[in-house]
Amino acid sequence: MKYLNQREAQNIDIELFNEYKFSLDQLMELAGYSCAVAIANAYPLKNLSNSNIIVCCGPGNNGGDGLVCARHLKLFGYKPTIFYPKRTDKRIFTDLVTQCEKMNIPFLVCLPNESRLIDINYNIIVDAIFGFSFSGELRPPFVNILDRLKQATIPIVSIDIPSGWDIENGNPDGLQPECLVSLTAPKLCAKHFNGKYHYLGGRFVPNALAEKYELNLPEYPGTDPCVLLKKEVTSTEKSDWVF
Ligand SMILES: NC(=O)C1=CN([C@@H]2O[C@H](COP(=O)(O)OP(=O)(O)OC[C@H]3O[C@@H](n4cnc5c(N)ncnc54)[C@H](O)[C@@H]3O)[C@@H](O)[C@H]2O)[C@H](O)CC1
Ligand SMILES: [K+]
Repeated sequence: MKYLNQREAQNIDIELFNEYKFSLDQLMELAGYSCAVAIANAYPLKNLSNSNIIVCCGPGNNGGDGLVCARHLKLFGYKPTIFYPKRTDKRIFTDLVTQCEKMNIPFLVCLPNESRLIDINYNIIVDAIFGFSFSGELRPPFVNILDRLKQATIPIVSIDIPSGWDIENGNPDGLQPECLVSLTAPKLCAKHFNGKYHYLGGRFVPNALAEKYELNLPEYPGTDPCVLLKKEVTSTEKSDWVF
């Protein structure tokens, strides 16, 4: 499977819109839905003592994926809460916010000011802050936000890119998600991902485009919108193995 550099990820995105005539809300819906399915797969409701999930959304399309993901998590029976500090007036995004509000998904005005409170109130963090267009030094208010998420101890699920990571080189001092859901194809930074679960979602790439970029995508099982690329085997699971 190919790991994309930043330019390839952006070019594929542009080609999906300009040549293949997909609309942003179509792809965002499929991307966010696949993330919700991956989360439900890695963290089944039955295994959680409470299903409160904080979904942190950034200013771009990665944040839009987060809004869609929150809506589907709610439909799956989880209790998402959204933190969306830097919003845009673009219609797609204001509509996504309205959909979530009308589904009684609460929006936080600010993130709990201590990471301990995030740990107490939620079971999972969804990181939908930055995706493949992140670059340069982290700017406020996200410096503090990412710091607080980094200090929390509950599992983080990152959508497409662990926020704050260089798309190609990662960031050893940044967030260390337990689960990564790559979209379309993994980016180069995913080679530095050390968490438990790595999924591929965003099952919308036409064959011709996959061939042009030599993506060598894995087979998705049946009709699933995501595929598990890696699951860390725990020592207890290993001790169950029969040789
Ligand atoms: N083809 C696909 O796979 C699709 C993927 N989708 C998702 O879209 C994101 C990429 O979205 P984009 O809007 O291009 O960018 P981001 O969300 O990564 O962020 C842009 C946003 O962030 C600000 N920013 C950039 N760098 C910094 C910084 N150093 N400090 C602070 N702020 C920064 C920038 O100004 C913008 O406001 C992709 O990863 C997928 O998740 C689509 O949903 C569907 C198609
Ligand atoms: K992210």
